[in-house]
Amino acid sequence: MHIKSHLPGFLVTLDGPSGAGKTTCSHLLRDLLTDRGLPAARTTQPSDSPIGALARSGTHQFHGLALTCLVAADRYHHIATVIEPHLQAGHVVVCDRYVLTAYVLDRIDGASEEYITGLYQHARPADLAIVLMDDPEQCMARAQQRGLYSRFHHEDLAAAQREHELFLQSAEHLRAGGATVLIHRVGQDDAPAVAAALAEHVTAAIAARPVHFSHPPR
Ligand SMILES: Nc1ncnc2c1ncn2[C@@H]1O[C@H](COP(=O)(O)OP(=O)(O)O)[C@@H](O)[C@H]1O
Ligand SMILES: Cc1cn([C@H]2C[C@H](O)[C@@H](COP(=O)(O)OP(=O)(O)O)O2)c(=O)[nH]c1=O
Repeated sequence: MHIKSHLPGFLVTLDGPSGAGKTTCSHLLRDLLTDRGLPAARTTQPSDSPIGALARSGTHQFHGLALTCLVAADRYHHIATVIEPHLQAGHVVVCDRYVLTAYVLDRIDGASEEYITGLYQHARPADLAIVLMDDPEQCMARAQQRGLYSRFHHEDLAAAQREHELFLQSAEHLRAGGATVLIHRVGQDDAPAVAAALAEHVTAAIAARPVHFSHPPR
């Protein structure tokens, strides 16, 4: 009987407040993983599908459960058409925002935690969920410098602080449910230093995962 060592793909997600550096660091992280010989792909939610484009540009037009469900439709489509195929091919997928963000933004928009948990009960959990955090003031300043285009991008500190607290709460909530969640604080590090630290965490988590064996059909 043949027993084939099967290395499944690995899903790393990056969530956190706007301006924390997710987009910048997710590109750098993908490059660092590739340099280490790991086939890695970087992607984002909302995705670049027509549903994702509608959600990303439509936060002023769509509110409450309409936006929550639009983002969920994009997320399930993206999982099925982008994330799963990469994982099946054995790639490391670095996803800029994932389900953890839903626990923050959808709650700000009125959905309950139970509703969000039900909505995503069929979404593949991340193998490593990273939450990138920095002081709310710092995140707000960087997001403002880059440009504000979403209803969830803040110009007032109280809203940024609320978002910050919700990310920490959501990280604890997912962790309590059994997810592997890492909170990484940016501090004084520049983006390449943050990405290098994240690459260490990701490679360690990949090395520590159990190896699965698949039995081909007889
Ligand atoms: N560690 C960092 N130190 C300083 N500036 C950063 C850092 N990470 C990202 N930036 C800058 O902050 C801005 C927002 O970063 P971005 O990656 O778009 O954040 P996010 O995707 O979390 O909203 C960009 O102009 C980016 O160049
Ligand atoms: C991932 C996600 C995004 N969105 C909306 C709000 C985000 O500000 C918008 C665009 O996301 P994104 O471009 O990642 O913004 P940011 O610069 O804040 O990281 O999409 C949701 O409403 N729910 C979600 O779960």
